[in-house]
Amino acid sequence: MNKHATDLKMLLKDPSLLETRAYVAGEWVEADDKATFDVVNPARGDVIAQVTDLGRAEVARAIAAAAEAMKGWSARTAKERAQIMRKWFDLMMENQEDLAKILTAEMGKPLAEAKGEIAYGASFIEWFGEEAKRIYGETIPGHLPDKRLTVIRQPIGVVASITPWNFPNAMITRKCAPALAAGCGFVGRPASETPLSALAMAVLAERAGLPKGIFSIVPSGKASDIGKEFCENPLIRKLTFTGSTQTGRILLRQAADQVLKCSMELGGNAPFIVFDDADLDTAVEGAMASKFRNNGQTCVCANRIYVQSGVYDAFAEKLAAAVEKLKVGDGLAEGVTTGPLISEKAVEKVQDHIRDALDGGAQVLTGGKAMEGLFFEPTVVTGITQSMKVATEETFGPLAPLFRFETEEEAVAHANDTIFGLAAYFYARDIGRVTRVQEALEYGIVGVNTGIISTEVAPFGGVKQSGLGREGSRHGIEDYLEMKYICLSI
Ligand SMILES: NC(=O)C1=CN([C@@H]2O[C@H](COP(=O)(O)OP(=O)(O)OC[C@H]3O[C@@H](n4cnc5c(N)ncnc54)[C@H](OP(=O)(O)O)[C@@H]3O)[C@@H](O)[C@H]2O)C=CC1
Ligand SMILES: O=C(O)[C@H](O)CS(=O)(=O)O
Repeated sequence: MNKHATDLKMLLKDPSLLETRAYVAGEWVEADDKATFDVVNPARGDVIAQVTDLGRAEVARAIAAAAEAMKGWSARTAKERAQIMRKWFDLMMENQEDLAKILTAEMGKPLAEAKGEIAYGASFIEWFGEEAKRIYGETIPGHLPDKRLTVIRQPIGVVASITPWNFPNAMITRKCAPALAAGCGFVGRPASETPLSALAMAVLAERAGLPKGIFSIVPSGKASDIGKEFCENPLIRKLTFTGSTQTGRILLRQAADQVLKCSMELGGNAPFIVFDDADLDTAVEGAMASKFRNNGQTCVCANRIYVQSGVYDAFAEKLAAAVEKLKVGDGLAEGVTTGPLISEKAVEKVQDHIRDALDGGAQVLTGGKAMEGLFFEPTVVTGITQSMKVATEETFGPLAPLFRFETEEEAVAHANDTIFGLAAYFYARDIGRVTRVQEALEYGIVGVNTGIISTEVAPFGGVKQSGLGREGSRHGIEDYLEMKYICLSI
């Protein structure tokens, strides 16, 4: 592991993107009590920045400023909002390399993946800037001769956002872009592990011309305090959260007191099914993409890999060979495909799932061990059964557990046997089977013969306990609008 300190400013073309203060009401500020918290590079273990640690009072000021700024922002034409968002998109892409280095330094994903995330994150700003101009209303034939009925859609109000560490750029833009396009104010609280990407985004938002106060980033180590401020402050009209189902439940309970509108992008437990009529090389390619993207730390990663018995051995052998080509290391280094996990707790969870499987008679085909620091060998384990932890818990790490199955009905039943319902994948070529299975899977997203499904143009979200609502696509702006029915008597 590279023991050298991460001198991030030296790596950047524009060091001013490395901001450590909070962005509140259009100003760069410290905490009232000057508190800060450390941001650590998970690949090297060194502190790369000390970031402003806000409390509820400062966050309340950001919320009040957003409510005030909304008056002017929502009164602008959609085109004016779209032009500023387009400028912001352009700045994100012009600074893609620097933003990616900041992201890799605080989160660990390899630079190539970080660059991909910046482009993915920026695509939501581009997409919803365009959607701003398509917030249509409707007229309805009157129910009485003297009645003229219309429906208009208006910005819901100030939006509070809480996001996780695994996509420190895209999870914020997937929320702030539709909010700002709709004319809302936005106050974002990034994960304490990864605030720098959010602050760099705010530097560019200011340069793009977003009006003071409409967009604030409020880093804090006090997650539950800020969550309570968001749920209790009467100026907040919408809470949008991405993270674990466990935390989602806490926030939903807190939001109930004000009947606060919530959207929730929560945990997953994605099945990845390989039928005996699949193209095995394509299936292996899809499994690698779905399972090992972000070192297995995404909510849509394949968490359970079901392989029909006729192709089980051949698939297992091909997958292990592909896994052994992965290069584990510091994401800032050339050629690295797999970075560290985010924390010691994450390493322990992967170890626990492997240990539990081996205790139940499973076998390691490749990998299986923790490495130095937060690095872990990409792993394939065979002989997995539905009774093992990995069948019901999200691993959130580089473990590919292979389950054997005999029939289509058995595969679908096992795939659906979970409280989650975010993403599912399957590989088959028989058109009847493809049609039956894609309709039978109880998930918000289904990848058929592909392991990568994420794009700004399609609705992203889950069913069951994987969440509420959809992000991205033409649907993604609905959650940031209120519908008003007007009955005019003439
Ligand atoms: N559906 C989706 O699109 C996604 C789902 N996820 C899911 O999230 C999990 C991994 O992310 P992880 O960060 O561990 O999830 P957590 O739920 O622990 O954290 C997510 C965010 O919530 C904050 N938070 C934690 N507790 C509270 C609280 N009581 N009140 C307010 N905020 C709180 C965290 O702050 P802090 O960082 O300070 O702890 C972080 O910013 C996995 O289950 C994954 O499946 C992740 C990404 C996308
Ligand atoms: O945080 C996540 O896991 C993302 O939602 C996954 S994706 O949108 O990048 O696929």
